[in-house]
Amino acid sequence: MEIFKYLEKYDYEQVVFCQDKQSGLKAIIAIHDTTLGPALGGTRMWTYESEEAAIEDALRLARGMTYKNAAAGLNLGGGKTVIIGDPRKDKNEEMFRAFGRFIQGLNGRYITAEDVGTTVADMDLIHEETDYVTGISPAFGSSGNPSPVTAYGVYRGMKAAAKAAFGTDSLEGKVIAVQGVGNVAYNLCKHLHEEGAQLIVTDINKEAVKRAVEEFGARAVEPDEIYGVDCDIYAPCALGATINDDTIPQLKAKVIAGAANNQLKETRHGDLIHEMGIIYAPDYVINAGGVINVADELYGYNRERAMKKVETIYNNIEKVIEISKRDGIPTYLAADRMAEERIERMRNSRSQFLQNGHHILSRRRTR
Ligand SMILES: NC(=O)c1ccc[n+]([C@@H]2O[C@H](COP(=O)([O-])OP(=O)(O)OC[C@H]3O[C@@H](n4cnc5c(N)ncnc54)[C@H](O)[C@@H]3O)[C@@H](O)[C@H]2O)c1
Ligand SMILES: CC(C)C[C@H](N)C(=O)O
Repeated sequence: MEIFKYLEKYDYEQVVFCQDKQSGLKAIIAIHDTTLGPALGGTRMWTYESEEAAIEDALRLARGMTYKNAAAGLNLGGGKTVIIGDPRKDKNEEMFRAFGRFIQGLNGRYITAEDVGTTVADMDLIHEETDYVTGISPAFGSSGNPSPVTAYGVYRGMKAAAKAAFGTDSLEGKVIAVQGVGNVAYNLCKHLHEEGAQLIVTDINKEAVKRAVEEFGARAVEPDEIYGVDCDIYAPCALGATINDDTIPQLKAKVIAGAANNQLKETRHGDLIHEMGIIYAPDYVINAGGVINVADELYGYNRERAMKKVETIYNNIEKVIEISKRDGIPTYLAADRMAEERIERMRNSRSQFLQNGHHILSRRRTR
């Protein structure tokens, strides 16, 4: 991998490799863009096929956070961490504390939170070493696990997308295929079940499937069958890149709306589903509930204020679909433009020189 070529292509600011032999920590912190503010993005722990795959994931996810935070109207830039390892076997206290010290070393340029494979308990350990962590226990006056709030945002965004596709935002009687029933999707299924949707679910974790079948009367299918099932809405809620050359020809859904990050394998897949008339709710717009919620901690957490902001996801999805229709462009592109325009507006409005206490001029001696 030609790392600097990649960094230049999407204009990344910084990549930090963190290694701690004693605890086994191998982490990559990617900071994409801090124009809007410090980079906030979660920490993913996953067993990657190679170090290159881990770096690529960190970079793609960090860039996604820049767009997510910008589109959500947050004054935050984008970053993300991946820790290489199996979250079921390789975690230990020293690992997260060592990681916390690496974050502290960045002096606020990067703030972390949960992602796939990490929990509130892990964030609490990080918090032993640094303040630059969110999603810690409510006992600290914090917002706790972001997943239920992410799920609520996805539910609201899905309703907005359904309105554009079916003329009503009611999900009663709609058949919804949910891929992955982990932290976010379990809570999403709860909302959908309560509204009277019919659920088809899959997961590589059989226990997670069993819970959804028992609690929500969902029909279970094998992981590779989910794309082709007869349904109104496909909700990708596992890992990324599931909208690709193999899966698109199988899709019967009229709407794609789910929690997973980086759902499109390549942008051309966004063009393809647009041409097929599928309404795609861009991933980073619909799944911003969690980051909106944890970001509120930076002001002193207030759940009511956070949830009010999460409600804007419905309007943001409507806005993206409107721009897509008006300009005849795919929704992913409409969302990218919305996010990029905000970053550019802020970049321009902050272009004046502001001296800080450590500027070189402040060290000059006057005679
Ligand atoms: N947790 C949040 O608040 C949040 C916020 C925004 C985005 N996301 C994104 O949403 C997605 C889900 O996050 P989560 O926190 O629920 O993670 P999770 O690990 O709790 O759930 C993911 C589930 O997907 C399953 N899975 C993995 N590969 C699969 C496959 N090939 N087929 C079927 N199932 C598979 C896993 O077994 C797991 O149950 C991730 O892409 C994450 O980055 C999460
Ligand atoms: C900050 C976190 C809540 C990040 C979350 N995992 C996301 O992808 O948005």
